[in-house]
Amino acid sequence: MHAVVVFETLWGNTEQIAREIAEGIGVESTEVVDAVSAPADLESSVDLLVVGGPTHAFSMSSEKTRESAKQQGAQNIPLRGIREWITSLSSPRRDIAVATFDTRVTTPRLPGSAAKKAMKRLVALGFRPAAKPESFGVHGYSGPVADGELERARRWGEQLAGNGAPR
Ligand SMILES: Cc1cc2nc3c(=O)[nH]c(=O)nc-3n(C[C@H](O)[C@H](O)[C@H](O)COP(=O)(O)O)c2cc1C
Repeated sequence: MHAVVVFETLWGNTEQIAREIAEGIGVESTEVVDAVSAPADLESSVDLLVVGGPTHAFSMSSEKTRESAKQQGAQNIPLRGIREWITSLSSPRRDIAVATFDTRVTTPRLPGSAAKKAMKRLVALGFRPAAKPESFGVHGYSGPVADGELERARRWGEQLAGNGAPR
């Protein structure tokens, strides 16, 4: 199995989760790439696409919410996020499974999920959902990742690869 994990991050939390998911899937066969440099055409050998980003304003980030993050101290403001990358992405020419995840604040628990929005768009493009969109908790806007979430991300990756214990 050849997997690609495409992530967006401003404070680094979503990248940490993305790298754990890749460990769970199996690093030898998994590329981890940020949404700025991810290609619009996936290599023909890719069987599983995983896409994740921070939830901003109940959805995927936008230029406006990233600007707001900058004002709140985020140092790494990507030129584009997963929303813009998905817009640039070509429809798959064969069966490719997709899974999406996001990071969200643990308290207060807000409605809305970047992962759900991303999944909707990816399915509309023709990708086949491999799992329900998943969320991972962070403390506050800047993190850190909440206790146990890195381990849960790794297990989720194992499940995606089909080699983990069932839930
Ligand atoms: C402008 C802005 C809006 C946000 N809106 C939400 C939200 O609607 N729901 C939520 O749970 N977290 C929200 N957050 C918190 C982010 O989800 C959090 O900063 C992110 O998970 C951190 O991941 P990162 O380090 O990869 O950027 C928001 C953060 C920013 C900067």
